[in-house]
Formats: sequence, C-alpha cells, structure tokens
Amino acid sequence: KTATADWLMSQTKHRPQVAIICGSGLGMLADTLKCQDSFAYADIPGFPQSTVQGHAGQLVFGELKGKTCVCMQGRFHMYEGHSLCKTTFPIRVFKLLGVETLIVTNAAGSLADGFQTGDIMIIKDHINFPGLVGLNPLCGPNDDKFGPRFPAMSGCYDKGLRCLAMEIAKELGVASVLQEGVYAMVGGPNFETIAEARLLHRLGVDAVGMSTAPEVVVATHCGLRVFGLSLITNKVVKSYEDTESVNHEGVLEIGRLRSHTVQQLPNSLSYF
Ligand SMILES: O=P(O)(O)O[C@@H]1C[C@H](O)[C@@H](CO)O1
Ligand SMILES: Nc1nc2[nH]cnc2c(=O)[nH]1
Repeated sequence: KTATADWLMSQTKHRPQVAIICGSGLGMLADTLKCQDSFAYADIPGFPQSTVQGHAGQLVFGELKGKTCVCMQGRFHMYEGHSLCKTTFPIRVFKLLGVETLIVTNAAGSLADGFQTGDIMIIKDHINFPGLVGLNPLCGPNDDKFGPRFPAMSGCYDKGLRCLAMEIAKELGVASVLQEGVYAMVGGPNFETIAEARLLHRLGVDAVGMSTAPEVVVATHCGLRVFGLSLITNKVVKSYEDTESVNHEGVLEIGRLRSHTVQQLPNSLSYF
C-alpha cells in the first residue's frame, strides 16, 4: 500500500481529502472534477483490476468546489474472485494519501415497501452477510498502524454527514426521491431468489447489493468518516406471481437515467 501511495504522490500534485467510490453505472460521479489527473488501474503498481461492465477501471484525481478528491471509477467485488484484502486495498492507499472522508455509492435492489426504482437511499447502517460468517477484510494479523484489532462499527455511517445530506437534498429539491435505510451486502454474483428476498425483507433490510460493506469496515477501522448512498435500480422480486426479473443492463440503465441527481449529493457533501 505504501509503495502504491508513494507512486501516486509522485505522479500527481493532488493531495485528496475526500475519496469517492463509484458504484455500478455511476462512474459519471468523476466527470465534474476539475484539473483531472487520471490513472488506469492497470498502470498503478499493486492495484487490482476491474472486470465488471459499468466499472471503467481508473482512478481520477481532481478538484470539487475547492476540495481535492480522488474518485474510483470502478470498484472491486468479492464475486470477481478478488480476496477481500484486494477489494479494500484502495481504502488504505487513500488513508496513506491523507484522505479523511470516504463517500461510497452503489447500485442496489430495494426490499423496503415504500421505495421506488430511481430513489436514492442514504445508508444508515449495513448488514455485512459475508462478514458475519468470517469473510471479513480485517481477518488475519491486525496492522496496528491503521487501527485496533476490535474496531467498533456502531457509528460507521457518520450521523453528521447523513443529516447534512438530508438538508442539502431539500435545498436541491430532490428530497422526494431520498430515502434512508439499511443496506445488506450479499456475496453475489447471482441476484436473489424469491425466498432469499423474503428473508432479507423480514430481517429489516431496505436495499441489497454485492459490495460496500467491506470497504466501510476497512475505512472505519482506519478512522475515515464515511457517507454512503445506494441508487435503487430495481425492486427485488418478492412474489411468485411477479414475472419481472432483474438484470445488470437494467441496473446500468437506471444509473444513466439518474446520473444528474446522484451526482448532486456527493458533489455538495465533499465541500464539507
Ligand atoms: O458495485 P455495485 O455494488 O454498485 O454493483 C452492483 C452489485 C453488482 O456488482 C451489480 C449488479 O448489477 O451492481
Ligand atoms: N444483490 C443484489 N444486488 C443488486 N445490485 C443492483 N440490484 C441488485 C439486486 O437486486 N440484488
């Protein structure tokens, strides 16, 4: 990680305070950065590679409303075959670069009854299903340089940033599509069966996806302030009568349709 951070610092003058991870189809979050320096993951020493459609695979540095940001256009998922250590590798690199705030975004399916496709959910908390059974990026020897052996996760989605996002959404006139709720990470890559969807619903999950939780665990471990957003790209099918089914192209399409609205919140938040 140190070698990667040193290499990046030798290649760009930007020293980011905020890092943004773009979810599936949400790579446009990087487009508004000014004075960009971009690096393909393939050219960054030690960096894993993106293999999923809708994840461009580059790191973009730039300025956003006077704050320096680094944006991952493409994240790493466990289902791609990466170890959890690899999927979360960039987080510790960001910490070494001096980042203080991490903004995570993802595409997710909704289980909550009141949610609509196209809604944006502020993540209040998560259920890390792989983590609960021991698939956790913090397994193995603890690196005390980054954080404690047994980190608390009770406040991992910063309350101040969540309240601020609500305020900003009202000012931007997008409060009607804003929700707040619990995100659950499952391993993927298949979408849920109806029985699994019903189980998640009964457990109090509002939206389900295949990423984010390991990144947030590693970020919280090393003391980063975290804000998370899920774009609701589909309703998870919970009824045997329902003939619709979800697919990745549909997920990416909702990202394109909602790009402007999704861009606004991280843009305004990174200012603080
Ligand atoms: O990277 P995210 O979590 O946004 O990607 C979601 C989960 C799967 O990777 C993909 C399914 O369409 O979207
Ligand atoms: N697991 C899961 N991930 C998603 N990502 C986008 N939509 C979905 C979904 O319905 N289920």
